[in-house]
Parts: sequence; C-alpha cells; structure tokens
Amino acid sequence: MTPAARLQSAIEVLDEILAGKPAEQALTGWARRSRFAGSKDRAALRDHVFDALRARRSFAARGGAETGRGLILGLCRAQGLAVADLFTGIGHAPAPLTPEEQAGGRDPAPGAEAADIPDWLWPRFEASLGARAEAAGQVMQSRAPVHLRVNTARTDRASAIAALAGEGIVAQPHPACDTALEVTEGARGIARSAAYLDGLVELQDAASQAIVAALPLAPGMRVLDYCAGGGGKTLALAAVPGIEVFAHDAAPQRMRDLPARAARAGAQVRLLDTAEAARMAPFDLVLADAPCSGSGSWRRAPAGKWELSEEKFAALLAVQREILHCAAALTAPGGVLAYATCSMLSEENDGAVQAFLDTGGWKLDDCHRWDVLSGTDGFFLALLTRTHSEF
Ligand SMILES: C[S@@+](CC[C@H](N)C(=O)[O-])C[C@H]1O[C@@H](n2cnc3c(N)ncnc32)[C@H](O)[C@@H]1O
Repeated sequence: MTPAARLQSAIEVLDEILAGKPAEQALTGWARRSRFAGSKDRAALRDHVFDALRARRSFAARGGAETGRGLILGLCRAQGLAVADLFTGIGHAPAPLTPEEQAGGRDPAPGAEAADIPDWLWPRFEASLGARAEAAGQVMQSRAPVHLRVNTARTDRASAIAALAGEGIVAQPHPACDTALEVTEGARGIARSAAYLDGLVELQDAASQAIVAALPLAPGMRVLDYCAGGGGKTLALAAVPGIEVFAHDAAPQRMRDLPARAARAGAQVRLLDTAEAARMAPFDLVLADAPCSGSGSWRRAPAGKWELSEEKFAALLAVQREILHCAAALTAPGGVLAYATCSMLSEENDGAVQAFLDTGGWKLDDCHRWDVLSGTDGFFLALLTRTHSEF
C-alpha cells in the first residue's frame, strides 16, 4: 500500500471508531477485509489510528472536523506532511482537499485543547499537575515507550539485554528501577522473541515495576495482590525471592491468563476467590492496585481518555473507597496496605487515601508518584499501616 492509501484506510477505521466501534475491533475488521495488506501496512495503519486517538481534540482543530478525514488531515498538518501530495484522490489516496478544508483548520487553543484533555476534566488535571499539566497532556499525544521487566527469577538485567540483542531487539536499563528496560529498536519482535517466550522478560511499564520495587517486602511474607487483573504486578511480586504470592480479583476471569504467564515465568502464584481471600487473611502486605481513570496510561489506551465522564469518574472514586476498606480488612496487624493507581489525578490518589485515613485507625507511611514527564506511565503508590493492633 502507498503511504496515502494507508491514510485513507486510517480515515475509514477512525470513522468506525468515532461511530462507537472499539478500536481493536475496527482494526481487526479492516485486516480481515484487506487481505492484500502486509504486516507493515497493518502496523502503519495501527500507528495512524492510535496517533489520531491520542490527539483527537487537537487534530480535529487542525483538520477542521472531528471525523476520520478531519483527524487524519490534522495529523498530517501536525506532522508537517505535504498534504497536497497525499490527498490526491489517485489510486486509493484520500480525495483532494475541498476549498473549505484548505481554508479550515486552526492551531489548537492553549490549555485543554492543546493538551488533548476533555474540558470537564481539565480543571482536575490542572489542579493535580499544576504548571506541568499542559506538558503532561502533550507528552500523552505521542506513543508510549516500550518497557520490559527483567524476570530476576530467571536472569539478570545484563544477560536479558544480551539475549534480546541476539534477536535484534535493542534495550537499555531504565532508571525507574533495577528490573526495568527501555526498548529502543526492534520492539515489534518482542512477542515472538525467545527471551519473551522463555520468560526472561515481560512487557510492563517501568513505573508499574517501580511500584513493586517500592513495597517493603521481606522473606517469609504472605502477600495478596487484591486487584490482580491480568497479573502484571502479581508476576513482578512473584519474582521477589522468599515471599508467598496470592492473587485475587473481583472479576476472576481477568486472571485467566495468569497461570500460564506464571508458568512461563517460573513463578508460584495462588489464585483466590473472594471467600478464599477472606479465609486466608490476614496477609502481611495487601496491594490494592485499584481500578481508576487510567490517566497515567492514556498513551497506551487513548480511548479511555475520551470515554471517561464526570459520572464514571465519581463511580470510580466510590469503588476505590470500597476497595481500600475491603483490602484493609485483609491486612494483618503490623502489616502494610499498599494502595496504587495508574492515575495522575489527585482525587483518585491523595484524595482517596485521605478519605480512608479520615475513617481512623491507619496512618500514611510513605507515598510515591510517577508522572508521564519522567518517561514512564503515571502511577501513584501510598503505603499505609495500622495505628492500632486489633484485627
Ligand atoms: C488497575 S486493574 C489491575 C491491574 C493489575 N494489577 C496489573 O498490574 O496488571 C484493577 C483491577 O481491579 C479489579 N477490581 C474492580 N473492582 C474490584 C473490587 N471491588 N475488588 C477487587 N478487585 C476489583 C478489576 O477487575 C481490575 O482487574
């Protein structure tokens, strides 16, 4: 496919997404209908579509319309591409610009539009990030870096880098924590690489790894990952020597791949349902990696940014409170309750922790935060302990 034909396909896929189809479904549907397309075409199309979804507001401003065509025109203008050479109507290229399209489009307005944040959320985003808000929004207009976690139960960082290099994947240490690598070349080959298939490395954001590295773990501890989901943090926990790791999720089907992933990593993890978690309590450390807006990972999942509403946000705050109370009840006297989110929004972080502390009986020992300006996803971690010993 020509570069222009890929843009036209992106226009069509974006129109489906704007009409309500999930992005992955729209991309898979296109691939099925387009047997002529090669892997490079599919990858380029995916990049165009996700680039446009990350910067949907600012590209719509530049392109003059919030349609597939408007977004792709905005993308071309934002990236300084020669629009007249691409929108030719020749072959499968997008149709030439109309006079209105040529005259339309403008630079995005400073603030929410330039930062690609919904208007209702902008005051919260600014209140949370202060002077860094617009820059943080703009960082999230670009693709997230690819990070790997070195499975230290299987190898060390230098050996993992060498194994990846042997398969054409260039990676270097990331400063967020000792297990983290940033892939600088060959990222598309990771899932097929022996290093990945043999469990030497896992795909995981560096700050997500840093959360586990910041937990006060010691040999002999029984640790519960209360909101385990797909098990990214569970597996990082399971690589820590000498601790016993349990995984729980209110939606157990989310943990369905965890046993296979644990086997690949050579890790021991015991899955618990809610009744079993209560029976097996108390745990020395309970990690509550709560559902949240995902504002720290909108580069990876940009649809979440546009789907979030004030009502959904309020509902998330309520779930976070409930989870803190449930997880607290499973934490041993003298144990640690670790509350985490992949959000940079204060209400879900400091706000949720403060509301919990206000109920009494707990104190905040430590707090860590990572934002997208430091080269990772945005994350928050609070470490809490009881101020009294009854359980
Ligand atoms: C942020 S995700 C977890 C991500 C996971 N820890 C990781 O690192 O891959 C939050 C998870 O919390 C789960 N969840 C939602 N409500 C819950 C509840 N009341 N109790 C426990 N888990 C809950 C969701 O099903 C979801 O899998």
